[in-house]
Amino acid sequence: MKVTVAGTGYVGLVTGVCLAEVGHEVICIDLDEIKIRMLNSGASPIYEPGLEDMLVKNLEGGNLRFTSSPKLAYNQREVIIIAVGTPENPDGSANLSYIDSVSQDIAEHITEEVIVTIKSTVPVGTNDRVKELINSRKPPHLQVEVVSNPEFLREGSAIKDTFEGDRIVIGSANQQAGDIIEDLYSPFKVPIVRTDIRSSEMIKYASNAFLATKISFINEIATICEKVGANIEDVAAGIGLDKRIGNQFLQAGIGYGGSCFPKDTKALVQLAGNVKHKFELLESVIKVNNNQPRLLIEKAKAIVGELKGRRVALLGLAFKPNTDDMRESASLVLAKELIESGSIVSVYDPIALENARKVLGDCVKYCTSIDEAIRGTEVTFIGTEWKDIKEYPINRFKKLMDTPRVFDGRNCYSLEEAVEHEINYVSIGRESVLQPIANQND
Ligand SMILES: NC(=O)C1=CN([C@@H]2O[C@H](COP(=O)(O)OP(=O)(O)OC[C@H]3O[C@@H](n4cnc5c(N)ncnc54)[C@H](O)[C@@H]3O)[C@@H](O)[C@H]2O)C=CC1
Ligand SMILES: O=C(O)[C@H]1O[C@H](OP(=O)(O)OP(=O)(O)OC[C@H]2O[C@@H](n3ccc(=O)[nH]c3=O)[C@H](O)[C@@H]2O)[C@H](O)[C@@H](O)[C@@H]1O
Repeated sequence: MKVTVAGTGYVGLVTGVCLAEVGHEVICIDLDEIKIRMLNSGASPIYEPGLEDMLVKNLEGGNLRFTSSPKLAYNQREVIIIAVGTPENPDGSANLSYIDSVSQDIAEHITEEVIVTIKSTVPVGTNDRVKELINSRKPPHLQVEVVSNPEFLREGSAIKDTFEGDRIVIGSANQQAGDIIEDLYSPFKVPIVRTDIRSSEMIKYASNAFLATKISFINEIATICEKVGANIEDVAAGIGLDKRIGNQFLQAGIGYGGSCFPKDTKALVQLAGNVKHKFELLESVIKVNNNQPRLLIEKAKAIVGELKGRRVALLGLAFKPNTDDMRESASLVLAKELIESGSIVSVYDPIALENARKVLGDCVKYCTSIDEAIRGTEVTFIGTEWKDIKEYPINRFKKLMDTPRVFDGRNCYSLEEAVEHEINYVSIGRESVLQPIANQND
């Protein structure tokens, strides 16, 4: 099929490349010309395992093109997929200005009957609004159908999620338009859920809100575990074996971040508010999450005292492993709190240092190894459970830090290891290992 994908962020780029991979003729459009130049040269602007190889292969194969010209992108297309951003407004609602402007571009430049499908996460009612907007501006003789098709991929495993996802949701008012979108995805061999447009839009928000709820729930249980002497890892494993609960998204830590959970939970609270429903459960989920990184800092202060003037290392900055995305990262909250408290902060991340620099500027020292980050420090915080951080030999904290005190926001080590290697180790939802530690300078 002749497909155009509008927006080359995570979702647009991965979708475009994967559709090209299965044989569709894909054009991706973005207004950002620097991104387009980069993509046309075969370089991916985002870090996503496996993406760049597939991008180069399909560019060379000729079924994938990138452009910043709406005239070229929307000419003679069968399907146009909207994947532009829907960031947060100051009041928490979804900002639909990119959706509106891309809809206008589409209406002004289409030359054929076309199906427009919205993959961006949008509040219920947006697909209907986009249809009206396009209809009011398109050439009158062309028929345009709008189909809702939310995206469920995760950063870091986006390609696998696209080819082997749990479901593809298609919400349509017109059966035939929905069938065409079903055909588009048929090479992916992923179960298809067909529904109406508004239910489809709601499935996306409800999915993210439920996953966020699971995380805040387990984080609350973790806090209670610490107080009653239980171990969250065992508790999560024990409850996760119940198939009705499931074992995923029960990893306690300093909370969820990223470009979607924080904004989508707030947008759903707003959406509920618009129909006069106070979504108290989700409001609490957000509140618990906002507090989660601060709880770790408080634990550190209770043990170490004030952090002002202390040499502190922070390991892991991305909002989760396998991405360089720093958007709403819980680690960033830790970094900012540490800077504000007057600590001398050195940071390490295997991939996200460049992005971190844009946010943290000159306020911290950027280190290219864990050794460099922790050497001579008095406190180490762990913010992201990167593989190299989890596999870092625990004995090196004792060897390289002035005082080996580790506050682990992602439970990277076992308590037994911490005891054996004589470090002070405080994690989430588990007993603190506080043993006498000698200052290495003594
Ligand atoms: N990032 C993720 O992992 C996921 C994101 N989503 C949703 O997908 C949507 C897109 O998210 P991201 O890919 O992260 O977005 P992003 O914000 O990283 O990228 C959006 C891109 O759209 C471009 N753009 C804006 N207006 C345009 C226009 N008129 N024509 C062409 N391009 C235009 C921007 O220049 C930008 O490159 C959002 O609604 C998000 O909530 C859904 C599932 C996963
Ligand atoms: O709408 C979106 O953008 C996407 O949001 C999430 O994907 P993503 O943000 O890439 O990352 P996740 O793997 O879901 O992790 C989100 C955050 O939750 C945290 N998390 C996750 C799982 C867990 O058990 N505990 C936990 O704290 C992670 O550290 C991370 O900060 C969803 O998982 C995707 O299905 C969805 O498409």
